[in-house]
Amino acid sequence: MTRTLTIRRPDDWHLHLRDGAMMEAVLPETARTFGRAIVMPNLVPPVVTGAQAAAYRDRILKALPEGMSFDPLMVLYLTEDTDPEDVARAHASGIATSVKLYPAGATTNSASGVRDFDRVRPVLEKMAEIGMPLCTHGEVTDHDIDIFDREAVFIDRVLDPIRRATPGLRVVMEHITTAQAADYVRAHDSDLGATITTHHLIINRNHILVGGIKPHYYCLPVAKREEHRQALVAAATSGDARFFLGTDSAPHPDELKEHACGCAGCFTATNTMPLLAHVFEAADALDKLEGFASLHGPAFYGLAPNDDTITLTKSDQATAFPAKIESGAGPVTVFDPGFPVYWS
Ligand SMILES: NC(=O)N[C@@H](CC(=O)O)C(=O)O
Ligand SMILES: [Zn+2]
Ligand SMILES: [Zn+2]
Repeated sequence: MTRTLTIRRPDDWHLHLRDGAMMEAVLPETARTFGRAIVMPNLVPPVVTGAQAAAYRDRILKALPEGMSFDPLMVLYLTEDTDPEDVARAHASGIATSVKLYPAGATTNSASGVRDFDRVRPVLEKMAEIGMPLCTHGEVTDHDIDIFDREAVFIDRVLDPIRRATPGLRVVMEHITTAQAADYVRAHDSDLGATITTHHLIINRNHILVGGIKPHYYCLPVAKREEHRQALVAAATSGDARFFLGTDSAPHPDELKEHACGCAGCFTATNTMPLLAHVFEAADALDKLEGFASLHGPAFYGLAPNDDTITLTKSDQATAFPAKIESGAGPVTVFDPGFPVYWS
């Protein structure tokens, strides 16, 4: 028996498109399904200024295959030298939707990120004034903090003080992985939102470590205990508009994932919506999928939902997703949930 679910076309509020040959390979995987995406700026060198964001946006649109519609929403990478006036101009002209805070050293290509949070205070104040959201990679980088605690400690030591010191600053806690993060969002007002990835709704830390190390399940923030995965599923399927989809689809060539010092990132652009349909159905919450994937994100960013729709279909046959996609930079493994999925 087939069943179908038609929803507004979704958007991806946290995506890595990279650049050059890799971008050409992964862009269609997203644009096929998603109307818009918040495009993360952690290129080498990073996308810091409004002019760099405009140039990157042009490269994305040039790489978009004929006949596909997709609107990349650009993000500026916050450095200690970022000029508040450049940020304000890029926002006013529509070229930049948000600013991204990476604590220096927290994740892939974050070396130019922030060490001394006082130095970015003028930028944050300007953003609060103009209503421009701050997207955060919420992990501290202190060597003495256990990697599984880095998100919770970031909330206490960095995020909460920043929010208290900057009234009106709108913040998206990106790719949350803990019950503490979901609780922090719930305890505050609509100035705070959070993205949740597809893979963090599916894997816990056992998937990475039991029965041999699985590099394609390694991402940052690293997946936590099962109780945290369950807290994320509860948040995503709750209908609470402060939680929305950001896949954090983060392609790396297999050669650099299957490596003595493997890169962090799961590539989920290809199969995200079928996997989410599976997760939401298992939680008896298919009726909440449209809100999570297509409505809550635009509402947070003050945009209208997409006009068009997508239709998900469930059949009796497990869907055969490609194991890898080819890129000019080498093959990239598509996230494997580890169970059969009947949605496509
Ligand atoms: N999530 C990841 O594990 N990796 C991302 C960076 C990020 O979002 O932290 C990447 O750019 O590869
Ligand atoms: Zn991140
Ligand atoms: Zn990311």
